[in-house]
Amino acid sequence: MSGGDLSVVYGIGELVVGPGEDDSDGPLEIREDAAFAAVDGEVVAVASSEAITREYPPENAATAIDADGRAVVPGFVDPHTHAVFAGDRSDEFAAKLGGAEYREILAEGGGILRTVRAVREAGDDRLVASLAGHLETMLAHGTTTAEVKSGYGLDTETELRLLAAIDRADARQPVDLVPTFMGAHAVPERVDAEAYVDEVIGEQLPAVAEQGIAAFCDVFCEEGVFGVDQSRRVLEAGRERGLEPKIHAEEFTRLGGAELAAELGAVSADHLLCATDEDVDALVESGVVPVLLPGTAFGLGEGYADARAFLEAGAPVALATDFNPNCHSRSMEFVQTLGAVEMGLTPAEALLAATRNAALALGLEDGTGTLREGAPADAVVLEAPSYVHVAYRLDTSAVEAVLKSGEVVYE
Ligand SMILES: N=CN[C@@H](CCC(=O)O)C(=O)O
Ligand SMILES: [Zn+2]
Repeated sequence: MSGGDLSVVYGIGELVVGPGEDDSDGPLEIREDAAFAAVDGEVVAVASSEAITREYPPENAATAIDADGRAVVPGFVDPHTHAVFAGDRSDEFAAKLGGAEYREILAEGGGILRTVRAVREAGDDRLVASLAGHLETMLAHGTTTAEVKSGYGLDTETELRLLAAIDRADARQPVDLVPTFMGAHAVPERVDAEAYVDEVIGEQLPAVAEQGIAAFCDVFCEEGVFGVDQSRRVLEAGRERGLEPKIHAEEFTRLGGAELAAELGAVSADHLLCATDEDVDALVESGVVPVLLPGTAFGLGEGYADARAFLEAGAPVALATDFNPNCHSRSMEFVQTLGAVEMGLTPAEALLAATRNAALALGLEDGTGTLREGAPADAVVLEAPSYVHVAYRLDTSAVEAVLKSGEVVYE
């Protein structure tokens, strides 16, 4: 046994290790009567419970969990959230149920623009506390890594404040955060889209890049928001500054955002409700991860993205919550339920989409989203004998405990 802090989880009835390694596995590699050991937060061995407890005696471990036949899965990765915001838009939810349309609300100065006004009025500490509160709920549903976008600032100062709030929240709680700059989330009322794109490129991006507080650059490519050429300008400028591209594409209309993602080799293209077969092929050929957001479609009463078309074309389909004031879901469990019940994914495909494929949508190449040797020891112990309970449970959470880097951070 090597030195360092040892964690051992043993007596696992069903351990989801990661994606299936050959056709006979199916989407997931699953081991029964299994265990894993981690040293200093990294998985060092996965084997039978008997072999692991012999080599890594639980009594020597800083963290030892007897799963007693329960299932253990990799921690969930939520690759698309707008979790740092202020204010309340529950009245818009009610209005939408009564027939109001998302883009009409935005065009009238509501929606994203309303959240922008609330964020500008909120103090920094309140933004951090609000985000940390949401992360606590996400963790309780098994999320151990989450992307968080800025985009409710729409000016340099407020975009930087949002990214700083993400950074502070990252440091003070266990969920690992991946920050994305999304100055091009909406067009502020003071200026037109073209002039605002100039501002994003000329002022916001240089300031964000200088502070080194974002990994990705995202844009809302949508009719009435940013067109394809404007989106291309933003994403190319982001890349020049070291921020890899992501894109909100084909959500309400098929505008060409998916083709743009393929052209640029974006890390992911997200939403994709209106993507065509040609879009699916283009994304697969260029290795862009499709991130599907069933909570948004569910909340808006829209049709879902065609997950099966992506899977049949060989895409590593990822799922995310899209948590934001328009889609108040922080639960990657709920997203997997929707993926299975509404989008036709098997529970195994949904779990893969919420773990390894979601990590790919964030460019995480360190094994995050698996429990293979060398991966971060981020794991969810379920209060159930099978991973299927994640998608199967329609009422309460199936999460019993969560480990982050080998430590119990929720139970
Ligand atoms: N569609 C654009 N952005 C968010 C919604 C943000 C909001 O309405 O506050 C999304 O991905 O769903
Ligand atoms: Zn979004």
